[in-house]
Amino acid sequence: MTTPSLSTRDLTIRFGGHVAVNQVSADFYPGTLTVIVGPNGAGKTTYFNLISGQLPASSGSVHLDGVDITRHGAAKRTTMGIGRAFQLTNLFPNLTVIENVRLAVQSRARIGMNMFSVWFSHSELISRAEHYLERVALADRRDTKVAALSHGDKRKLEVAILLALEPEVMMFDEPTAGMSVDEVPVVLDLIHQVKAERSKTVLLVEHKMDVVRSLADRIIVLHNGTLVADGNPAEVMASAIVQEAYLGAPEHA
Ligand SMILES: Nc1ncnc2c1ncn2[C@@H]1O[C@H](COP(=O)(O)OP(=O)(O)OP(=O)(O)O)[C@@H](O)[C@H]1O
Repeated sequence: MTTPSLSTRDLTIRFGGHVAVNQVSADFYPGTLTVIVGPNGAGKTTYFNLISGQLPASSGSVHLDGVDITRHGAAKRTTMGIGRAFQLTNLFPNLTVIENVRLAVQSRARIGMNMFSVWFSHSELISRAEHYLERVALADRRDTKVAALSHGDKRKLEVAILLALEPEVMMFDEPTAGMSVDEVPVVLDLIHQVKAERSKTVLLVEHKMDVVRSLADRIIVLHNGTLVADGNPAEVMASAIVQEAYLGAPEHA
């Protein structure tokens, strides 16, 4: 097997006396889409926050391509290749849709810049940004201010920004949450496309079991902050611990 692009080792965070993520160790590989499931409060989002750097670990470590990034902040982790579609917190509401994506393209161009590369012209940046808007079916909202977008369009824009950043590790936190039924397929198709390219390491937190089934190469189950199952979807779905801890519970709508 290839080297993991992302690893966590005994990753732990305590809030007062509560251990929200408890010694979670896992390796994530390029070309694999891992879905993290678990009941409400299991620690899924907190685990994501520890990986992307939104929260500092109490103990344990996070590694990107073998480099220990545990002490790096979120911005540094982004430039190193960890990209996350946040829950609408990384959008600039007073800028237009195209400007939001243009900034991501520009930031990516800067990260990738070395002494042999050249700056993109403004028109090149815009045409790249337009390409990502087309991929998420938002081209017709190009000049709309983000504040005026529907919830579903904002989530699609987040995905366009994530794609534009071209991170090695892509993290999606319930990407279709709050979307209308007709908006969901666009985002799921995109995640399918990213998965089909097989070069990215993709992590997804998801409650909807139909989405989990259609996308997962691997499932990790968290329960009370602890990793209780990790394996291929058929194995994990069939395990007694999952049946008891999670799948027995009513599915989220
Ligand atoms: N900043 C914080 N301060 C105190 N407790 C927190 C904080 N963030 C999360 N927690 C607690 O950590 C636990 C795990 O929360 P987390 O949001 O990661 O769960 P989750 O699995 O993502 O749940 P959900 O599926 O409902 O989103 C919960 O008990 C939560 O209350």
